[in-house]
Amino acid sequence: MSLLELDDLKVHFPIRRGLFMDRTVGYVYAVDGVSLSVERGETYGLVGESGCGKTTLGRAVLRLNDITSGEVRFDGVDLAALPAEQMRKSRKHLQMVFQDPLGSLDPRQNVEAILTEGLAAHDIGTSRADRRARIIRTLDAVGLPSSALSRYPHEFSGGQRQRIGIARALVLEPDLIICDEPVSALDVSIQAQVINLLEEIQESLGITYLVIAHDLAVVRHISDTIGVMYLGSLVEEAGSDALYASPKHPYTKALMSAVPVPDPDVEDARERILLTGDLPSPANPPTGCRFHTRCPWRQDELCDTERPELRELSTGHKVACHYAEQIDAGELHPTRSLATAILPDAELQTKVPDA
Ligand SMILES: Nc1ncnc2c1ncn2[C@@H]1O[C@H](COP(=O)(O)OP(=O)(O)OP(=O)(O)O)[C@@H](O)[C@H]1O
Repeated sequence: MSLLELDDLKVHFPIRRGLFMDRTVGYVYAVDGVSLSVERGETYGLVGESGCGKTTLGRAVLRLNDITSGEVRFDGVDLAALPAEQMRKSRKHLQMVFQDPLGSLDPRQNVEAILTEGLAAHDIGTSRADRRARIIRTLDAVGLPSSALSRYPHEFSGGQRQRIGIARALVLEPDLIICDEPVSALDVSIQAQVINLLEEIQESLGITYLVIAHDLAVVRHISDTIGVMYLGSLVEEAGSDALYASPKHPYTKALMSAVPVPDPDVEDARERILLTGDLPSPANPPTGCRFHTRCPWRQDELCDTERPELRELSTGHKVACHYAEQIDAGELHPTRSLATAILPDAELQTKVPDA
């Protein structure tokens, strides 16, 4: 049994209007039918442009967002159906590391107080000394000295603060840690250190990760499996190596073509896929294949009207595209040009239109 299984998970945020915000005029389809499994001791990397629903999915697993429908099975138990008190207890096993370590750590608490909070909430540790011993062991695991105990978040560098954020999750000895953009607020030189630390922790403690990032380079080395999200759904899922060696979905191909290659000859020669148009709003997603409005291989009515299923093309490699086989075999020619140009800003924000 997988540690975490999402089954047709949907999170739709109502768009409210009116004097008392009492009229629902539509929905933001932030997560719109995602099914995936995260295996014990492995890392699942979830990538996609900003606004595609990655954070909402991660928060829904922890029930920090209301779930509209679907199941979130953790160790076989459907968290979506748990009463609030049992869900609170379950959080000991599922922890989250946030993007902005400074914003997510209380500046008035020293490190010992920050790490004690979770232990106290879950009644872990027999005495203050026992809790302190656990905290010191955890700090050691993330590469911080015990002298950090009495210091405050602002006294640390960005990378060290993220280590504190990781320690805060780790001290509860969770089974799963959801890392939401764990390194995107850090200097590039520090990013690799934090990614390596996450890997070391996984090797020594067998923790399972769901790593959320907009940057393919971040998830590549750490992930066993990668899921690519576009407008609230998965468009492709494969083992990390298979996805990089042979992306099948036009959106994944475009994302990949925007990642720079270190070899200048290869970099100059390769084709970039320009996606025209902005990311559509998740409040008003396109009909049919959600990617058809930007897809260079869009064909006909089928793309415009029928939403493709995420289907297995080869073992473990799933794609949601009606024409994946033909595109892969080079039998279909792009209906829009594949320009030698970079993708539009990968940080594109989606805007909810005024209803
Ligand atoms: N509480 C909310 N109420 C209404 N809409 C929301 C809410 N939270 C998120 N959204 C919308 O849901 C969509 C998905 O947002 P989400 O933050 O999950 O995307 P993301 O891929 O994680 O992007 P980012 O990397 O910028 O966080 C966006 O259009 C966002 O505006």
